Amino acid sequence: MESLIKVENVSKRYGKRVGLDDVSFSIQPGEIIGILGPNGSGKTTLMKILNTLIADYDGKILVDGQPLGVHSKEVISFLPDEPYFEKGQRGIDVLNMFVDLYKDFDYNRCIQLLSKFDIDSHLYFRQMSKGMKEKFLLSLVMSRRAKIIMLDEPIGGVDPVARDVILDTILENYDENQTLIVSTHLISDVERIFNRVIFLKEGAVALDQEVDDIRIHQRKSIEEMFKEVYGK
Ligand SMILES: Nc1ncnc2c1ncn2[C@@H]1O[C@H](COP(=O)(O)OP(=O)(O)OP(=O)(O)O)[C@@H](O)[C@H]1O
Repeated sequence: MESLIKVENVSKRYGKRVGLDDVSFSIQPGEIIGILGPNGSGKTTLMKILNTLIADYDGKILVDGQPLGVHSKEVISFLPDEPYFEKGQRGIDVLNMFVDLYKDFDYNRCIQLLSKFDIDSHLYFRQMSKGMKEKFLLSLVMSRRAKIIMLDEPIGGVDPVARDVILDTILENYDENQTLIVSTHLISDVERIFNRVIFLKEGAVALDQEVDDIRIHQRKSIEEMFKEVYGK
């Protein structure tokens, strides 16, 4: 089967600092993948490159058989690390933008998610807390029926109870024909959701393994594996 995402020998430097170091992997349709690693390991750099927010990198990337560009933006619904809202905008303004921009946007699903998170889309972003803004944007991103859903730290800014609600919402609202890629450093909260994990360490792939393989054959939890790889 042709890979949905193919990343080949991708490196990115920020001056002397290493963002990514010769990263290669392929993702097949329908996988649920965790991109895991501690702060500064390269998760956001990878997500930004895949979503054309960083253009100067080395290596080759194909998404759905095509180089990054108009098509990859069409097939990837992306939740960035930090919401990009203007304080003077209301939720409903951005919701309407999504309706106009994305043919695959499911308005009814979005309204349901906002109501589940108890978010009033008529509020201005300056009236929303960080967690509310994250939930608002997550509702928009999860409402696109895109081939690929890519979430950069979706639970980073919310309290532990809200984390579980968000993870359940992600799992309940992704379609089986979608591919889900989630980056996080909060391993213990997310380990139940993935089929496969890719660990990044100092910008390089330190482990790329099926979760069943880790659990059944190596008899370890992802958290134990994480501690082993990162020596924590
Ligand atoms: N704009 C930048 N300028 C210089 N260095 C950067 C820049 N962005 C990232 N880096 C460096 O690249 C490396 C990877 O950072 P990145 O943000 O991709 O990590 P991360 O795994 O997403 O971290 P976190 O979990 O803290 O979000 C770090 O060493 C970081 O200091």
